[in-house]
Amino acid sequence: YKMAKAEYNYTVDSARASLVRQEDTIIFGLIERARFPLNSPTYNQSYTSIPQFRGTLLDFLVRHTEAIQAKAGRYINPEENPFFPENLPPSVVPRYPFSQFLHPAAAMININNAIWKLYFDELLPMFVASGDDGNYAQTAATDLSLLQAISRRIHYGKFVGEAKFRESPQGYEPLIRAKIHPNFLYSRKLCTNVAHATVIEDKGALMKLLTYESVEEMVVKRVKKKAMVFGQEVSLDRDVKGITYKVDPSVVSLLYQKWLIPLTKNVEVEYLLNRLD
Ligand SMILES: C=C(O[C@@H]1C=C(C(=O)O)C=C[C@H]1O)C(=O)O
Repeated sequence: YKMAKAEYNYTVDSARASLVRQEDTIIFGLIERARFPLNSPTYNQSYTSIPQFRGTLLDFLVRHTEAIQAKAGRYINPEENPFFPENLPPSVVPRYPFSQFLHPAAAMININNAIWKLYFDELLPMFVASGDDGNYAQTAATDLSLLQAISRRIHYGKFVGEAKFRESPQGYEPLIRAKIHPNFLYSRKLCTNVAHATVIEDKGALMKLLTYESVEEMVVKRVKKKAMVFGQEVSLDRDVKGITYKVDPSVVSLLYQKWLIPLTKNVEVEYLLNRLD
């Protein structure tokens, strides 16, 4: 059967609305992972001795899950980026014609290696308790869905970058051109004058142009509030003694401020630098 061509186009507003909705997924993902303690055997290769597999239990679960999800068509959607793109099987389902909103160079941008490392080195220790309760498979499953939610959010920077470019090409084009053409950069580098300084500043200028500090402040405040609302104990009793949250709301805002927002912006810059190729 024939599928209609998807005409959906993103705007800065619609992209922002999606990021707001994705906050819910990320915060519930944090709450779900925080149900379990660290459960370090999940990440320790010497714990598993799976026949014909080298790696941790988490690696095992992620590689096999991504393979089955790839077959089911998950990565046809340009909003999705696999953690292990090498050797993924092709989709076996009809190809939905997602709108070709992004520049083709977008497909080359996948920073999941960095996100993976960040998750284990920085993020997990911020919001899980130490300890071991044996639920390694469940732990790995919650890690994967949280990692996917975080990855989708950060790579959404491609859509935000494209929407911003389309709303103001005359603002972005000169900054992109200044940076991406090595010859141009090289010839400017030979001059020790103000023009040189301008070129060096161009990645910064691009970053500046796409940054909206007031929006970032709202994001950071809102995720803290959502963590309070989503993570509170709901009781039918009148007086609940002492409010405890399932995941620390200030950790959620810190996580956004320190990692998710900066990485989203890096993806925006990276995408825009390739936008005119
Ligand atoms: C995503 C955007 O770009 C930047 C990144 C933001 C974020 O990651 O939440 C928020 C504002 C901008 O500084 C946006 O403008 O909405």
